Amino acid sequence: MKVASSNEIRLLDKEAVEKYGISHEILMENAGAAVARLILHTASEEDTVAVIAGPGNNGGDGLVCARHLASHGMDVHVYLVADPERLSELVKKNLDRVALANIPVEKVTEKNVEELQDVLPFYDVIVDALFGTGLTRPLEGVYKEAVEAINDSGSLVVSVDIPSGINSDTGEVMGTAVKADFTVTFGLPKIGLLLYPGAEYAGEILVSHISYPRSLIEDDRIKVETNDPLYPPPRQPDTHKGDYGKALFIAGSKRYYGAPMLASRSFLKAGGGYSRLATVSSIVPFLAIRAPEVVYEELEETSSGTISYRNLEKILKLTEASDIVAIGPGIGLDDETARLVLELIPRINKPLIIDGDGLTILARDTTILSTRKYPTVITPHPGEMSRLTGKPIEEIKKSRLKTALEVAQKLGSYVVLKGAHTVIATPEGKAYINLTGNPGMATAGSGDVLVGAIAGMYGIGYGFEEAVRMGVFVHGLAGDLAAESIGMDGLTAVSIMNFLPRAMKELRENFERIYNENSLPVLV
Ligand SMILES: NC(=O)C1=CN([C@@H]2O[C@H](COP(=O)(O)OP(=O)(O)OC[C@H]3O[C@@H](n4cnc5c(N)ncnc54)[C@H](O)[C@@H]3O)[C@@H](O)[C@H]2O)[C@@H](O)CC1
Ligand SMILES: [K+]
Repeated sequence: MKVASSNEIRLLDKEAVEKYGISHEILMENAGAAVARLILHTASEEDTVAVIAGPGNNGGDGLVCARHLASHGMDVHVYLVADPERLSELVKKNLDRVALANIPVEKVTEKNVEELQDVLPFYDVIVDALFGTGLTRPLEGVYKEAVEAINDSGSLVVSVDIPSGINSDTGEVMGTAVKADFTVTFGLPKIGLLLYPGAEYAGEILVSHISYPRSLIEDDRIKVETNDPLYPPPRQPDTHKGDYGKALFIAGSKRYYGAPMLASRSFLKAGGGYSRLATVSSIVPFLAIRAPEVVYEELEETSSGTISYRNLEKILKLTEASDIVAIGPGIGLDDETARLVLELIPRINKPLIIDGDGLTILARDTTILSTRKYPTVITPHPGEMSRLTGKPIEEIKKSRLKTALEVAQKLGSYVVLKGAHTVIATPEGKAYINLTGNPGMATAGSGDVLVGAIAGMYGIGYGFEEAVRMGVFVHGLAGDLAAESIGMDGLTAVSIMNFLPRAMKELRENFERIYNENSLPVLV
């Protein structure tokens, strides 16, 4: 599903009105009715409801919701945190309708806002209609106190469009924000609902299309989507290992032999055919016991036990006989090895995944990517992204989507910016927000499994972009299945890897269920 920024949703809104004759009044009516529908499905008709309405159209949606709930016989009160004299005509019209329906309206100001702390706990349900996509600055004063009263109430909280206080484009908390149990979002989901911390504040997200024409919902101008799964290419009965990809992993050093093992083995666990690992000779005997299915190419070592520059031609030769190459996991940061990596990257004429230490080395000179003739994907976590861009980690965390898109365009590479709800950006300016995965996966080696999973998806026959997307999806799904089976606390990279076959089986056999469980539900 497409995911919109606040500007894009304004544009769609404008087109719905101007091009399709769907007035703003209709959209607001549909929006408020959708929230009411969710409450009627979720709560009982005897429940009491408080609608906290702000100064803009978000508040207007809340007023419509109040009227629909009252018409179902629910006991509804409106708390208007706005000056009734300064409302737009449409919101004013809906406030009048609320009054005509005999729904009590209380005006909340700096003077009486404290009372919300006392009254809100008595309501079963609170509708948060303070601010939506029109939020422009941090919440202060009466608004801040209203949000705190909502959060302290202990009631079921339903946010209208987006939790008030969340920035709809970045997911940032603007001063303070409502912690919702449910969010009903209109037209399309907003970026800030899917990026953290917004995603955590939103609770369960439901999308209501509020009668937008389909052409707007699927508008090509919107470049961000949720990373919905794509059905896997079939495995034919009459096939051999070469049909599922030949991957080469250039990885490992004397100090790090978990990373190369996890990457090269995860490729096979995800369905890839033939896995070769080019690594320093001294660790091969240990690895061969842990990963006997992998074919080892022994390399000469530097004095610090990393891959020596002397292997340059040998490695290039190995890449020629491969379909996809991954470089970097556990390779270390020795200067000689760095020189090798920087020379290899532009000369590997195969699709390439760069991860881990490979990224730290790449950060010395990212221009080497510009001459590559085959697609490249880099898979940084925010720390590695900070090295690649020179931006502080905190800034990257606040602008994950924007940063991933900028870097993808600048480097002409695919970018997988890892973290909760990993962001995938393409060199053409598209982006996908991934919804699989869980906090248990923040564990050492998880990224190495991801490298293998992406290579594996390419091996089984997805195109490069699809393989990047599906590698991220399946890695998260494997982590979710592992967490379901053994819990999040003891989740290690090996357990994520070991659940890759199950993830693929689920994807093949229960595609629809997996799709539905890992995409945003539409409220009908
Ligand atoms: N665009 C659409 O497609 C639709 C939008 N609708 C609703 O309209 C909302 C957007 O409406 P608006 O653009 O009126 O925006 P909001 O309702 O989010 O609020 C905007 C108002 O709040 C003020 N404001 C912003 N930040 C503030 C702050 N920190 N403290 C105090 N005041 C602040 C602004 O000056 C403006 O007056 C959406 O979130 C949605 O709920 C729906 O009515 C249906 C259709
Ligand atoms: K809201």
